[in-house]
Amino acid sequence: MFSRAAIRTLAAPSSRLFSSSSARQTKVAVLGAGGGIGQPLSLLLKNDPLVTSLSLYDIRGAPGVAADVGHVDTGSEVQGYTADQLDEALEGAKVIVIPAGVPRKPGMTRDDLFNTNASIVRDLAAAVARVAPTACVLVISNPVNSTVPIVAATLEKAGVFDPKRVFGVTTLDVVRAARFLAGITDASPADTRVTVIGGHSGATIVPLLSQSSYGKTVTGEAYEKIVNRIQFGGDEVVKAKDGAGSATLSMAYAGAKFANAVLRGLNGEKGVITPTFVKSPLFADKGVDFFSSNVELGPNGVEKIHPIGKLSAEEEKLLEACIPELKKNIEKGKAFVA
Ligand SMILES: NC(=O)C1=CN([C@@H]2O[C@H](COP(=O)(O)OP(=O)(O)OC[C@H]3O[C@@H](n4cnc5c(N)ncnc54)[C@H](O)[C@@H]3O)[C@@H](O)[C@H]2O)C=CC1
Ligand SMILES: O=C([O-])CC(=O)C(=O)O
Repeated sequence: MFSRAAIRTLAAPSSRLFSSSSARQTKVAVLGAGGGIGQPLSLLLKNDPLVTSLSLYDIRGAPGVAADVGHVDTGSEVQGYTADQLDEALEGAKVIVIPAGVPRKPGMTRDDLFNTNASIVRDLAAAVARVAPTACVLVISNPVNSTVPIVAATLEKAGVFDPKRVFGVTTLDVVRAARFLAGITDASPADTRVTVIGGHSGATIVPLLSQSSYGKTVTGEAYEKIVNRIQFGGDEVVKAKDGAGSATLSMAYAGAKFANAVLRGLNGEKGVITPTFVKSPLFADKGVDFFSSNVELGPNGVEKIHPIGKLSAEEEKLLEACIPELKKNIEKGKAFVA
């Protein structure tokens, strides 16, 4: 009675959801889909027109999340997978987002999560190497400064590491910086975008406020305060949640935003540029071979790593403090796999 196209239109009234780029077969897998980040992230990805198929995996709860999210009237298909179905979940995935692992409690650093999360991420990466070796891997699990080198080293060990396709998701730092700067300048967050470089924990987070027209107007005590807030925004949420975990909703938003940027790049869109933590030559001479900076995304993942540009004297100091800590975190990750 109805053509397939007509039924799809009835099911999802917004024509934007069926733009030509959404016709590309893009399967996205979420590993850790049952968690605090995984659930809202899956919902947001269900709303992304560039996702045609959503594969939700967790050691517990993913089929329930999939059944729930799967009723949302957008075009993508959703499938949930149980603990013993990791390979099926990864089959054919072009983008794999990993929020699997434990979150912080008050008093903990991200590095305190290493002992639990390192092996979770390593084992998931080994499965990626086996089943979806050419997928883009987006690592959310903390400590990102170490889990990204763990994923890279695991893929390398399996002979399938492509530095263009492994990303640490540092988007939440960028989202926070824009929001906090908007808060103190009365500008719209759309106008207060700040490039954040380095890594994703405390002193390794280096916001380049001097490169933003609003950011460079912030000086003195207000500058010290906003830098501290961007570097320790995660602690603010951990403290407020009082033992119930860390940022989940803002992280899901940031994760979906970054996944969309990767998908737009894969689809051939030009000029998709955002900070992300990748294998990088920028500070390799200082023993830091993973670094977050503005990266142009393209059909193969990382298209171009942009230089960090001109820094203020304060930012030079922040970078100086970042490098040795980041080096330690990266080496810890590599040593775990070696
Ligand atoms: N990159 C970033 O900016 C941010 C990173 N995070 C990190 O994200 C991670 C997840 O945080 P939440 O979702 O709040 O934690 P959560 O505990 O609510 O969820 C984690 C999920 O991972 C699952 N899981 C554990 N082992 C697994 C495995 N081997 N395979 C598949 N799934 C597995 C758990 O069953 C659980 O559903 C934490 O490490 C947290 O520190 C959190 C916020 C921001
Ligand atoms: O603070 C945490 O543990 C979670 C996180 O990475 C963030 O919110 O930036």
